[in-house]
Formats: sequence, structure tokens, C-alpha cells
Amino acid sequence: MKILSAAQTRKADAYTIQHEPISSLDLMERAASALVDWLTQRFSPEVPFAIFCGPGNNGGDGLAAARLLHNRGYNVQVFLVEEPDQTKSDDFTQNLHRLPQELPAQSIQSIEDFSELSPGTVVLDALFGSGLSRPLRGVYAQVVEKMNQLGGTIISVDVPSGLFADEALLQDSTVVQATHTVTFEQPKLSFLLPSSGAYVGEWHAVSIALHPEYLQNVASPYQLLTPAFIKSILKPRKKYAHKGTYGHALLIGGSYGKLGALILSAQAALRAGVGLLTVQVPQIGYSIVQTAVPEAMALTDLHDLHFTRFTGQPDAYDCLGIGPGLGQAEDTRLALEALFRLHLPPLVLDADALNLVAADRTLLRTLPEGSILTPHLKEFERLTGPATDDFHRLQLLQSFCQEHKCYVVLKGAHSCVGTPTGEYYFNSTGNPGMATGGSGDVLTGILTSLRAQGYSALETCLLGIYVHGLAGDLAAQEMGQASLIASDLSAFLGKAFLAVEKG
Ligand SMILES: NC(=O)C1=CN([C@@H]2O[C@H](COP(=O)(O)OP(=O)(O)OC[C@H]3O[C@@H](n4cnc5c(N)ncnc54)[C@H](OP(=O)(O)O)[C@@H]3O)[C@@H](O)[C@H]2O)[C@H](O)CC1
Ligand SMILES: [K+]
Repeated sequence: MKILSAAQTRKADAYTIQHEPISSLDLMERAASALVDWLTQRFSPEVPFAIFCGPGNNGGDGLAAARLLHNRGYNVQVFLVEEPDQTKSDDFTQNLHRLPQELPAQSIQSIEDFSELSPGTVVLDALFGSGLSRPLRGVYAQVVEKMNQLGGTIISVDVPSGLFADEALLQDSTVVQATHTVTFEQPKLSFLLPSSGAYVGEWHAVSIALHPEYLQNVASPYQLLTPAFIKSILKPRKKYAHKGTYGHALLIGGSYGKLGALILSAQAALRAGVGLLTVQVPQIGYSIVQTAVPEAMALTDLHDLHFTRFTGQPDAYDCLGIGPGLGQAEDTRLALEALFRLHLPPLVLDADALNLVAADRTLLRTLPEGSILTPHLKEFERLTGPATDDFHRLQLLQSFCQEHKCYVVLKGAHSCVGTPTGEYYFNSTGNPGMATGGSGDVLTGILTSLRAQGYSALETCLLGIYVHGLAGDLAAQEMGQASLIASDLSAFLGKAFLAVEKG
């Protein structure tokens, strides 16, 4: 699913109005009824609504929704938040005139006009949407602060007021803290980024049937992963397959006290379908891995406690994953330097391998093309330096991937895959229960496994993050988020793949 900028959304509107054709007022009516359908499915007519409308078409949506809710028997109050002589959009004005007599719009021109709401009132935030052009000030900021203080349910129409759809927030901006955001057609880019996304609550995209031609042809570097798209990547298994058909992966990692990370990766790699798996561990890990992961073959390092030299044959493997529990000893760094000088199969680098690369620019310069790196925000910052905000971080992601011709899985609530050709893919699965030790090691195992099975680097990243998050969602449905641990992710991988196959 393409993520459109605010400007592209406006062009989509205009294209739809022109080519459907449909009047802008009727498109607003279509948006408002999609919003009201969403509301009436979740709130019964006993629930009172207070609808706060701004001066533009976001406010117009609010007015139209007020009328539709009122006509369906809901108890609605309408408030117009306005600055003196601020121009109103045409469709706003038309919908203001359409309000029934018994539903007067009350004007709020200063915070003193803000009357108390009855307990349990649901606030509908229709102040500003994709047309926000500057931070909220004056009565708008005061009303938003009051809304947030009420502590009740707030449903934002299209975008939480005060948030830009595709630009960073300025320091100490006033923004609605939404419980839910009902957005039209697609999520906005700011919904998928950590700091701005925190205001959105749960977002729900409702279709308003924007013209498909525009959506098909518009160019956007930003995509949100969908079940159908992921299903199109999944390769079906062949009847006459043998274990060699599904590749041979190698995982290097584990060090004193951190063997578990490597074991989690190994179990995940097997559950993600690789045909053969070999792990290289320090001497202390030999009997541990042979016991914990009997399906894996084991190589040992000469050193007792950590990785100091690759002891296998590179061309025996279809993908090499390195990093889980690796440690950052000096002789491990040297071993990585020597490894990068070999002719290697495709690489997946995680955790300590990333930190070693970040600390040594020569390692970064010799990073093989097409490698997959899986940093979390902190590890990424070590690679590129600090980002001023989430949008700046996306620029750093793009230039890093282009400079090093690599793929980066930037892990987070909506993990983002950066590519050497400048695209960004946002994940749509996963939950906060996955913020637990070892979750990243499982992802490394999945990615190494998929790459060894012959998926391209990009397919590996997209399918890998999707099933990793989906396994987490399926596990959380059974055990809740707090009790979810990394090994549950591997345990639910099979169900995740089955769910992807079903589509
Ligand atoms: N395809 C769709 O998604 C559809 C969306 N719809 C709704 O339309 C809004 C976008 O409407 P728009 O009128 O472009 O923008 P807003 O309603 O967000 O507000 C713009 C007006 O507000 C003024 N403004 C902007 N920022 C501020 C501010 N910080 N303080 C005060 N006033 C502000 C702006 O005036 P300026 O000229 O001063 O910038 C505008 O007057 C979208 O979000 C959806 O809700 C359609 O209903 C259907 C299709
Ligand atoms: K809004």
C-alpha cells in the first residue's frame, strides 16, 4: 500500500473529483459516512459525542459526521473552534448550513467558552487534518490541551490535530493525544514513525474510494506491507523437494554468557524453513548447541569463549548470519575483518556485529554489497550518527543504504526496511510484547534462513519482518503481550506462515 504525502492526498482528491466525477461536497459526505460507520460499529447511541470542528474541510467532516450521527439517534454536541475572521472552507460552510435546527453549533473563541462535558463523552477531533500548515497556537492549542486533560476517549478525524501528515513536529508542539485515529484511505507517514506515531493511538484506514487510477500511478517511495503483498512473495514448497532445496544457512555468534542469543537465532532459522543449518560457536558452546538445537550442525572456534576465526568453508553456505551474542572482543573484530576479505555468501549482520562495524570504519567500507543489517535505533545511530528527528532518520537510512549498497531493517513499532534504491517499506505486524530480550536474535535467524532459501535480499527483509511480527501477534493473542518471550516467536512462526499462505 503506497503512503501518500499530504500534497498527494490533495491531488488524489482533485483527481477523484474530476474523474469520477464527484463534487468535493459529496466526497466529504462519503468521508463523513465512512467515519460514522466506523463510530456506530463501536459506540452505541447511549454514548454522547462532542464534536470539535476547525475552519477547513477537516472541520467540514466533523459537521457532516455530527448531522449523520444525530440522524441516527446519537446525542451530539457541536463546537466550532474559531479565531475571529478566520476564513472557512466552502464545504465547511455548506455543512454548517446543513446542521438541523435542533443541533446548533456552539462557538468557542476562547478557552472560557469551553463548557464542561458530561462524563463518558467521546470527543471527536475535527479541528485540523492534512491541511495543518503551522503549529497550533491560541484558542486551538488551549482547546487541544483541555481535550487531552479530560482523559476521555478522543477519536481524531484523519489526523490528530496538531500533527503534520508528513513533516516532523516542532519542539513542544500541542497535539491531540488520540485514542483512535480514523484516517481516510491510507495511514499518513507520521503515523508510522516513533515520536509522531505516539499521538495517533490506534489508527484505522477507512476507504473513501479515491480514484484507483491516481492511486495506481502516483509515485511514492513509502510502502506499508499488506497481507496480499506478502503472500505474493511467499514461495510455495515443491513436492519433490529435498533438504538441499531449501538452502544451507550458517549462523556465527554466541559468547560466554550469551549462547542463548545464537540458540534463539538457530531455532528461528529452522522454523523459518531452511533445509540445513550450521552454527559456529566458541568451544564452551559446543555441547550446549548440539543439545539445544540437535537439527543444527556445529562448528567450533579455536577460542573457548568467543569468535576469533571462521573455521568453515564459505562456499558451503547460501547465507551467513553473524551477530547474535557475538561479543565485541578485539580478536572478534579482527576475525570480522578477516571474514569480510573472503568471498562470502549473502550476509545478515545484527547486534554485536553491527556495533563492531560501527566502531571500525574500515569494516564498514569493506561491507559486502547486498548485505542485510538489522539495527535497532541505537545501533543505527552508532552507524550513521544522531538523527534530529524521525524524518531526518529516514534520510540517513536512505543515504546509508545507497552509500553501502545494503538493506537496513530499522527495527521499531513499525520496522522500516531501507533499500539501496531509495525505497522504504513499513511493517504492519507486531506488538509491544515483542520488546523483549532475544526478539532481534529470532529475526536474524528468520532473515538468514529466508536468504539461504533463495529469497532476494529485499524479499527476505519484507517477508522476514512481516512473519516475525505476525508470529508475535499470534502469540500475544494466546498469552498476552507481557508474557510473550522470544522463543514464543519461533514457536508461532509456523502459524504465521500458514496465515500468510491463506492471505
Ligand atoms: N482524500 C481525503 O483524505 C479527504 C479528506 N477530507 C478532509 O479534508 C481535510 C483536509 O482539509 P483542508 O481544508 O485542506 O485542511 P484542514 O481542514 O486540515 O485545515 C486547513 C485550514 O486550517 C487552517 N490552518 C492550518 N493550520 C492552522 C493552524 N495551525 N492554526 C490555525 N489555522 C490553521 C488553514 O488556513 P491557513 O491558510 O491559515 O493555513 C485552512 O484554513 C482532511 O484532513 C480530511 O479531514 C475531505 O473531507 C474528503 C477527502
Ligand atoms: K483532526
